[in-house]
Amino acid sequence: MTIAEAPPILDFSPFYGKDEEAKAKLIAQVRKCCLHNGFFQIVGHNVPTELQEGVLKCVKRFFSMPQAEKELVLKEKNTWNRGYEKIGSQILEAGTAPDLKEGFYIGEEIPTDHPYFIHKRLNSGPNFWPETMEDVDEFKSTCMSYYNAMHALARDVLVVIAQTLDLDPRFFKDFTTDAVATLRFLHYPPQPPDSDEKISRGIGAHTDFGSVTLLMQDEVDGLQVYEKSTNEWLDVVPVKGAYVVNLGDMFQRWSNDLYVSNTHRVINKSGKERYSIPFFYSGNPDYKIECLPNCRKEGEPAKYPPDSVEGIVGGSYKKSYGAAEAFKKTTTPATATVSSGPTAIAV
Ligand SMILES: O=C(O)CCC(=O)C(=O)O
Ligand SMILES: [Fe+2]
Repeated sequence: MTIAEAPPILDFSPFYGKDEEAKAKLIAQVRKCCLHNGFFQIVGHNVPTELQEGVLKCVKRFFSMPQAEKELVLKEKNTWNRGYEKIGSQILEAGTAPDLKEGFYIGEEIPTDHPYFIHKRLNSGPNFWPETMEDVDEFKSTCMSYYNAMHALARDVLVVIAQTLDLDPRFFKDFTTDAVATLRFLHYPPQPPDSDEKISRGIGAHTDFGSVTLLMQDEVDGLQVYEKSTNEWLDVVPVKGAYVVNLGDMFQRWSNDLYVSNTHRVINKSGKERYSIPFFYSGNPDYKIECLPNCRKEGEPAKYPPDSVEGIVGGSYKKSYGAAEAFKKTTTPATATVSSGPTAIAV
């Protein structure tokens, strides 16, 4: 019988050290998680605590701005996934009420004369900064330092993941060069105590689109991972300073479904405000995703045709927008859960 366990908390520090036995143990632990549900937490990474605390302050400062000021940088005003998303803008789980969360999206600072912007490449353009905020320059620089630290951590995590598949530690180097990624600030107000448990969600059940997601939670719980062997929702207990790591749909496809992109959701029943900061790592938009080595048994075919990161992640966005359009046209919600990335279904 399978015993359902919440994602384990792994010590990542051997990655930075010389103890080969400890490294091998970390790689084995990560492989086990990737095969099971693609979720684990890491401590012992090298993101400075001051930077984590600094960015959490930025998150709280942003969301405490007057609503009208937040709406000056509304995400609907651009097509490259930057800016503010109002409460109730998404429905990620069909049949539930609009998600009880507001968001703020940040990406690489790509000027309007950059070829990526001109050619409308995946999520590429300038950030939408809340210019009316006090000390906005400090806000921008903390956000971007944190964004860059997340890129570095994603590269380190991928070095470990490469080794879980017996690949060269540098296997993902081209994939991580000039990679596109999105940092999302999230605020979940407490759910009203009388809200209907069946339909009220902070974020409805979904999977992420990209390769890996690195999530920092504050101390308020609410994130849950679905355990299919027991049909249960397992709590991902907040651990101060830790990152929740999970694989996205593109990684599952890349591994021929050997590794898992798992369904998760947030319900904030804590009675407190909840803040979290996911970082969605897509990768180099031109990189070709084709079945990774060591993911298939002899003679087993590749399940998916090769496609670029941009084709796969961009395609997921398009599909979710299509679903949002369909939802708007119907009064009877469908029953399937959908897959989400940073933008998912904008209703
Ligand atoms: O806020 C969280 O803990 C999870 C957020 C999440 O799953 C997402 O943004 O895709
Ligand atoms: Fe997610």
